[in-house]
Amino acid sequence: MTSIALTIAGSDSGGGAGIQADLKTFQELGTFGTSALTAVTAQNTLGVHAVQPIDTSIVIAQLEAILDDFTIGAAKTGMLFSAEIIEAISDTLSRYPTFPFVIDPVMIAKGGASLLQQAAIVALKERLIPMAALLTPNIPEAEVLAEMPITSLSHMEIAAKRLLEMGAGAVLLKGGHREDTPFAEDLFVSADGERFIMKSKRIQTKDTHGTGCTFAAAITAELAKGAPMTEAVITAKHFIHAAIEDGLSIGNGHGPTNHAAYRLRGNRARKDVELIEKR
Ligand SMILES: Nc1ncnc2c1ncn2[C@@H]1O[C@H](COP(=O)(O)OP(=O)(O)O)[C@@H](O)[C@H]1O
Ligand SMILES: Cc1ncc(COP(=O)(O)OP(=O)(O)O)c(N)n1
Repeated sequence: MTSIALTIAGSDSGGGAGIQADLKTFQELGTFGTSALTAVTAQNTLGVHAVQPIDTSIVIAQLEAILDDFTIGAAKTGMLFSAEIIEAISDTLSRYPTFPFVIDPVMIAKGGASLLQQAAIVALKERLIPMAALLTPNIPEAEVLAEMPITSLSHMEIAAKRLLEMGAGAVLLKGGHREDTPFAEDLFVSADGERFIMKSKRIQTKDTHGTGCTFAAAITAELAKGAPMTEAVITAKHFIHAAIEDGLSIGNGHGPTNHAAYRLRGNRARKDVELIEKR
C-alpha cells in the first residue's frame, strides 16, 4: 500500500528548505508526498529576498482537495506565516479524520528573515500545538515558545516540559544551535513519560540549509508508513545526519543538505557517525 504524507509549508525557490525539502525527503523515504502551500519565498542559499503569503481561501482549498481524496498517513507543518493561515489550517483539519501531525514551528530563516509574524505565535500555541503528535522546535524557537533562555541540556529539559504542557503529544527539542557542546544532541520527551536523547557528532560544515525542514519531513514520512513515534524520530536522526554529512556545496551561501545521502548509504545508520543514547 502506498503511504501518503502531507506537508503544509512555504516554497523555497532555492530548493533546500520548505516544501521542496519536504517533498524530496518524502520521496527518498518511500512515501507519496502531497502539499498545501502557505507562502512563496524568493530565496537562495544566501537568504530570503521576498515573501508572499498565499490567500487563506487557497490554503483551505488545497487542504480540502487533498483531504477529500487521499488517506493521509501523517502530516507536517513548516512556514505558516500568519495567524490567519494557522487558524484556517486548524479549522480545516478539525473537519477531517485525524492522523499523526508534526508541527515544526518555523520562525526565522538562517539569514534572519522572519517566516512567522510575531502576532501568529499565540495562534500557533493555542490552535496548532494542541493538535500535534510531535512538536519539533530548534533552540531559538523553543526559547520563544517556552519563554526562557536555553543554553544547556538542563534548560532543554525544562523548556521541553513546558512545551508538553501546551498540549503536544511529544516534543523533540533539537540541539543544533547549542554552543556548549561538540555534539548535536536532541531531547525527546512525550506526554506518556518517554524520554531519550539522540546524540551525534557535530559536523563542521556551512551547508546546513533546510536541516529542520528535512528532519521533520523524515519523521513525518516514517510516521506515514506506520512507524511508532520513537522509531520515526530515530530513523529521521540518521537521515538528517547523513544529509548534513554529505551536504551539497552549491550556491554561494549555506548549501542544502543532501536528501539522497541516506538512500545512497543503503537506508542504514552508520555506527561510526551516530550514537543514540537512551536514558
Ligand atoms: N552541524 C551539525 N552536525 C550534525 N547534526 C546537526 C548539525 N546541525 C544540526 N544538526 C542536527 O540537525 C537537526 C536539525 O537541527 P537544528 O539545526 O537544531 O534545527 P533547525 O534547522 O530547525 O534550526 C537536529 O537533529 C540537529 O541535532
Ligand atoms: C520556505 C521556507 N520554509 C522554512 C525555512 C526554514 O528552514 P530550516 O529547515 O529551518 O532551514 P534554515 O532556513 O535554517 O536553513 C526556510 N528557510 N524557507
